[in-house]
Amino acid sequence: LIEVAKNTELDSIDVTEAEADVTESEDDVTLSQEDNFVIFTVASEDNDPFQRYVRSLRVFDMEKYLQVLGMNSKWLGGNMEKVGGGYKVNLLREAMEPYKDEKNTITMFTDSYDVIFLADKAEILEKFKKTGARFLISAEPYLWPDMSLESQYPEIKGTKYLCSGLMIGYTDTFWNVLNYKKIANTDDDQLFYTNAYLDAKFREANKIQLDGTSTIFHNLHGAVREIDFGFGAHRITNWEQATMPQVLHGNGPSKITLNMFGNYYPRGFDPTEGDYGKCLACDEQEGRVNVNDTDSLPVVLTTLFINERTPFLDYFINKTFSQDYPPEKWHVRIYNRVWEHADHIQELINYHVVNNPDNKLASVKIFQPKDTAKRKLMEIYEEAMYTCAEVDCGWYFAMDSVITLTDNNVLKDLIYWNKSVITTQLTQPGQYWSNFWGDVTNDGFYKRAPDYFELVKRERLGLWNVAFVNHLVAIRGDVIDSGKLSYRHKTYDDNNYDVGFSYNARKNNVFMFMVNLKKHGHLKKMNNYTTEREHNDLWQIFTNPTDWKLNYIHPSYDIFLTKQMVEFPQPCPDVFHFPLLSKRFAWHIIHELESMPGDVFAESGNNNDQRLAGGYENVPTVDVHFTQINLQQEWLKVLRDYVAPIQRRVFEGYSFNGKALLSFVVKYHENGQRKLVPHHDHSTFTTNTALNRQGIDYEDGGSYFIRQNCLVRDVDIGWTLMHPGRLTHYHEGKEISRGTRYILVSFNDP
Ligand SMILES: O=C(O)CCC(=O)C(=O)O
Ligand SMILES: [Fe+2]
Repeated sequence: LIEVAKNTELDSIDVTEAEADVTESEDDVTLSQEDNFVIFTVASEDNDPFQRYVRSLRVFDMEKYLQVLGMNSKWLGGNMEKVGGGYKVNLLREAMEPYKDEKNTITMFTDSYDVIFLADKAEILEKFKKTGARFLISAEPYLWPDMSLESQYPEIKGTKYLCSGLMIGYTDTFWNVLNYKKIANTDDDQLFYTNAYLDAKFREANKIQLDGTSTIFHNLHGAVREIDFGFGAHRITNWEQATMPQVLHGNGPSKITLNMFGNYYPRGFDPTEGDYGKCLACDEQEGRVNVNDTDSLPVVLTTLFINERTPFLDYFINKTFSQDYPPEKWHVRIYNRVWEHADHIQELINYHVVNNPDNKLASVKIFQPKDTAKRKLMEIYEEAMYTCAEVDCGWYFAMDSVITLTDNNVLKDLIYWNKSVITTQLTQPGQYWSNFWGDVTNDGFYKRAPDYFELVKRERLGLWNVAFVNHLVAIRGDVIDSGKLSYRHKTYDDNNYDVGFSYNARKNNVFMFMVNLKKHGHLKKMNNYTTEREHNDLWQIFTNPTDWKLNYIHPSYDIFLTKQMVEFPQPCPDVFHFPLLSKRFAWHIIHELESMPGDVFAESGNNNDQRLAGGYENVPTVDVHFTQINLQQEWLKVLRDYVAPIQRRVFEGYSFNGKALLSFVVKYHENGQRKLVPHHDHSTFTTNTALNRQGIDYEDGGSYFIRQNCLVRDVDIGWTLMHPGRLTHYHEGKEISRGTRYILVSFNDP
């Protein structure tokens, strides 16, 4: 399809011709509308694909012509994956009996679950009349079910084998065809119509034709290549035949392709409008949930799964609890399978729930590794999903710890669409790895859909029927109750519980949607995450830079950098002041160092320092160097990514080379080192970040710049002083009178 779409030459020629046809038909609209029109379909169940079919008729104001046969009754047509379907013929004959003599009535028959309409009555009837046939059946490139009939098929223009999913005819002729022979419910309907068609006398007498050129009908199985999105012409085009089919059938294994086309047509998505296309289907109000009416909001169950070691786990859990949803209608379950995370998770739950006097959640339960570690994932996911029924939930949300949500309206935003299964697009930042697949291979694994890149890069924003979803899956309670969904599957191993889930959904006609209108978050990289340290996330800046920034860069940093400030704050001449690191960073780095075995600060503070290349420190502080805890490379990245841009703003014309040999955390303590004598730093410029609070954690202290006769204290946590190091800013660390003062100092460009 991609290749086809790129071939603009072919495209434009065919589209124009086909368009010309369409325009022509408009003259005859009145004539066509005089005809009576009936559309029959057979559907035993009102499900997602059936609703799509009906919607496609509604778009063209044709729902009024529809008669549904066999709804809510037992399917008697045998197994449709083999031969069968005679039941459809018999139902149709019964339903048509009252019309059988109506020469002016045109009757169409289509399958429903795998069919969409692409044009209106006037166009369909016009095209039909032009064929000269009294009965027209769709064509496909595969011969089925009786291969021995091969030689009897007449040669026609285009595709030559018969497909019984789509047909149209004058009612009296249609009636003749239905009575060609008797057919048992479990006989094959396609063979029935084939026999009628191959009977040359019967065929000619009744003017039966096959629609080999997709004048009206197009069957996708084995005939996807010649179909083009037709975006310029706003209609799917068969570029090989220069036609614009009006009814599209995703027969056999082409259902996923039909789902994809169904995202665009009819009136689904127009990629030619605006920068991100226009989601026309998104504007439809019918069936949506009013999520602004708090009283009518459904009960939800959100289940968090921690299946593997997870960076930024607390962000994941905190962000879940900060979702905007009435707590009385909200149940939470947590399934943790990772021993190393057990205590941490319990602490977080204590904070949000157990020890939280304001907690009003309907219920919260945690399952820790002692209960979960040995269980199969598919069983855990299955149990969690069916808990929805136990708590009478209207919506269920399965959320894996690999996700980072940056928005608090995820629950309501997804419920709003009222789909059976839906997710919001989550992608690894800067990658094409995401939580949905547009297509799958025959065995259910990833296959790139023709529009996958456009969706994953968020170049098309809308609502998408996709072949696979995972990591954040929202499911409507009644769909769970229907028993059509399951994580259990014989073919896939336990790690592929999600592949099994999507397989079952597809097989049972449950549509899975991905919406990417709004960015709710992203996916983390989980590989190689270790848990040997106290705050392992500090080391994640290379693997998960987006999460590192969310957690550890000061929330005002971006605003501060982008703000068109005439002058940067300067508490002292050429000492600049800006927010760099978050409170969380400050707390984590202090706690990391203080919880290391022994006293890491104790080894420092004298002139002879084995940690330095020269072994000698001019003005020694009681400190820990980042090289000692293997954080040096990570810190250099902070300097490059976050400090350098500020430096370029304040010291114009000089560009920091990203080098720093000494970056360290200083600890002043009332019973230890209380101050630092006047000195110059071994740097071109120095950054000095406050890690705790003057006046609360310690008294007095501060940085004093001697030539400028200027003292800076009371620097907020994470805020940073940036000053020239080795020439103009002779300075000292003022004595503290109480408590402990921590600062993070970096000698940049030594
Ligand atoms: O205590 C202060 O703020 C100054 C620290 C300092 O100058 C240094 O560590 O080199
Ligand atoms: Fe200094």
